[in-house]
Amino acid sequence: MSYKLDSEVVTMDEDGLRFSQDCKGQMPEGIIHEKESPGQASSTSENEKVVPEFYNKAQKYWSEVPATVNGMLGGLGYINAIDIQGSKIFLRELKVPGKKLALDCGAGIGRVSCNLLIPLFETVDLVEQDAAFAEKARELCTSESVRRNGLGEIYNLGLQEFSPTNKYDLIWSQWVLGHLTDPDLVAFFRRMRLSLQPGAYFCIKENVSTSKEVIKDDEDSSVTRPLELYERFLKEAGFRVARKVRQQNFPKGLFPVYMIACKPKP
Ligand SMILES: C[S@@+](CC[C@H](N)C(=O)[O-])C[C@H]1O[C@@H](n2cnc3c(N)ncnc32)[C@H](O)[C@@H]1O
Repeated sequence: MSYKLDSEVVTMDEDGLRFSQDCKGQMPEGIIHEKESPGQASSTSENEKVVPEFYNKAQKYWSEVPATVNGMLGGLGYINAIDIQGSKIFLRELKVPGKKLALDCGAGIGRVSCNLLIPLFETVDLVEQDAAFAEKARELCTSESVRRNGLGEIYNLGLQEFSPTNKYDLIWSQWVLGHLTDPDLVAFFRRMRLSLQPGAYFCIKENVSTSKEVIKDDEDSSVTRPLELYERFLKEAGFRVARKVRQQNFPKGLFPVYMIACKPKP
């Protein structure tokens, strides 16, 4: 997800080289409008087919991706340090009150847990739909280079099915929300709101589209939403946005990446 190019400004030539080009309007199949997002199809029977297919395709896509940092970052492993540094500064400025328990949503191989969350929280739980990634996360987050006993529970299931039993001091969700349908996303946000300790934050870090459109990617079965849509869904789920920062220093041509920290509305 991190590697995704903003197709409105950058595309690839046949040799896989990037070049700038405004190709807006040249990819009609790649752009879907909000009302056509999976999970919002007009009839129930249509929905019954479209929604499982959306999740199954993503599952298959990720099952073929290597369980490495490079795999998590679509071949742009070198942005790992810049990404983690940006998140560290964001959390530092947020001044999260509790330091006991955090949750990493769509954790992959635990890149964010190992590098960002375990150094800051006593215990970190993970949710990840791919069993091989979850196993790799267990291995990496308990390796010698990571603080002992920092890893808590690993939940091997999709966010659309996940209902936390713990209350968290921080919930972090990065480069995964494009894999949820709109209704599942709002329902997920609601469940996260109910799983926060008093004063705790729910943070998301996601690619956003530069147009007002939702951009569909059929290859990994995900969507890239505009920032405003994330904000609207967060509000709908009962959150208020406490802080919003754009990640700096990523390579040119990628979708903008935003970090948003929310608190339950009083
Ligand atoms: C781009 S990787 C990001 C991993 C991690 N958040 C990071 O930043 O390194 C996307 C991850 O989301 C997971 N994923 C995809 N759909 C999911 C879903 N419905 N629920 C939970 N995880 C999902 C994939 O298996 C993959 O591990």
